[in-house]
Amino acid sequence: MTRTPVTVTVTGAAGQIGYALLFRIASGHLLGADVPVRLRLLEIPQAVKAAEGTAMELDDCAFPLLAGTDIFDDPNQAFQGANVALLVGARPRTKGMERGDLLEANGGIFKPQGEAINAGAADDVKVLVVGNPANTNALIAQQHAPDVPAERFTAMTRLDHNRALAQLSKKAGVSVADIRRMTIWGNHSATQYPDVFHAEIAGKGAAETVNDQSWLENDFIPTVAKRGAAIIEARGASSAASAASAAIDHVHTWVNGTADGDWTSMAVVSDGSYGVPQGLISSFPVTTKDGKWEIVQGLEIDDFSRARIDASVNELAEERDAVRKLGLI
Ligand SMILES: NC(=O)c1ccc[n+]([C@@H]2O[C@H](COP(=O)([O-])OP(=O)(O)OC[C@H]3O[C@@H](n4cnc5c(N)ncnc54)[C@H](O)[C@@H]3O)[C@@H](O)[C@H]2O)c1
Ligand SMILES: O=C(O)C[C@H](O)C(=O)O
Repeated sequence: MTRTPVTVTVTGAAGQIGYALLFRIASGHLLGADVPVRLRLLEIPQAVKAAEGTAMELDDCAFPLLAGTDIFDDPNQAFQGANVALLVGARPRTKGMERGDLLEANGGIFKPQGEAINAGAADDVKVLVVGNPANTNALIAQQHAPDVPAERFTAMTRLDHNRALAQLSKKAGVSVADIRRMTIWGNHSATQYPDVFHAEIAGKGAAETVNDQSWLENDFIPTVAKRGAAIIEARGASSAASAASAAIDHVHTWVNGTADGDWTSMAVVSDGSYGVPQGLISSFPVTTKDGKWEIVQGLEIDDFSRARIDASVNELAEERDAVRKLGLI
C-alpha cells in the first residue's frame, strides 16, 4: 500500500456507536476501499480499558486498510493530525430525559475538543458531531476552533434522512434507491422537519405520488422526528448501529460527492439561506463535491413547510442562547 493513511479520530470509542462504527471505518466503508486509515481513539480514563479491548478486536480482524490504532484520554493528543474527526462521545439520552437536559452535561465536553481540533488537527480536517445535542455541540466545538474554517464543522442528521427514506419507501412500496431529494431541516431533535415536498419517487413528485396529506402530517413527520425516542423505548438504549451507519454515510458523501440530481441532509453552519440565522448549525439539503458542501438554493417553501422549519430553527436559537448563558460559547 503506497497511499498515506488518512487519520480518523473517533471520540466515545468504547461506547455502543463506537463499537458499531470502528470496524466499518477500518474495513474501508468511510473513505473508500482503497484508502488506508489510522485510527486515533479518545475515551474518558475509566473507559480506556474497554477501548483497548475494541482495539484488540480491530487487530484480530486483520483489516488490510488499517494502518494502526492509538488510544488516548487527552483530546489534544487524540486530535493530533486528524483529517476526519467523529465526535461521538457524549452522554446518551436515557428514558424520560429531554434533550434540553443534555446541554449542560455535554457542553463541557465539546469546548475542549474544539480547542484541541483547533490546536492540532490537520489543515483539511472535517468534523462530524454525532453526540447529542448534536447541532449545538457542533456549534460549541466550532466556536472554540477559530482557525478552522466554520464549514468544516457539521452535525449529523443523516440518520433522520435515512429514516425518512425508509418510511417513504414503505408507504410508496418502492426501494429507497428510487427516492431522491429527501430533506431534513433544522435540529436533530423532535422538532426537525422531514420534508418530502421536493423529494421524488422514480422521477415524480413524492407528495403527489403518495397523495395522502394526512399520512404526511400525522404519520410520516412524527414517526421520523420521534424515531430516536421510539428506539430508546424499544431497546432501552439509543440507536447505535443505524447511527454508526449514518455517520459512515455522512462522511462518505461529504468526501465522495452526492449523485447527479440528488442531495443529502447535513447540519451545517447557516449562511442565512432559507431565513435560518447565520451561524446556527442547522440541517439543510446539501450537495457535495470535491470534499465541499453547498446548500441547495432556490427551493420553494410553502406555509406548511415554513412553519415547521421555523419551529426547529427557533429551538436551535434557544439552545444557542442557553449555551451562551452557560458561558460555553
Ligand atoms: N445524531 C444522531 O443521529 C445520533 C443518533 C444516535 C445517538 N446519538 C448520540 O451519540 C452519542 C453516543 O451514543 P452511544 O450510544 O455510543 O453512547 P454510549 O454511552 O454507549 O457511549 C458514549 C461513550 O462516550 C464516552 N465519552 C463520554 N465523555 C467523553 C469524552 N469527554 N471524551 C471521549 N469520550 C467520552 C463514554 O465513556 C462512552 O464510552 C449520544 O450523545 C447519543 O445521544 C446521536
Ligand atoms: O439520543 C437520542 O435522542 C436518540 C438519537 O439521537 C436518535 O436519533 O436515535
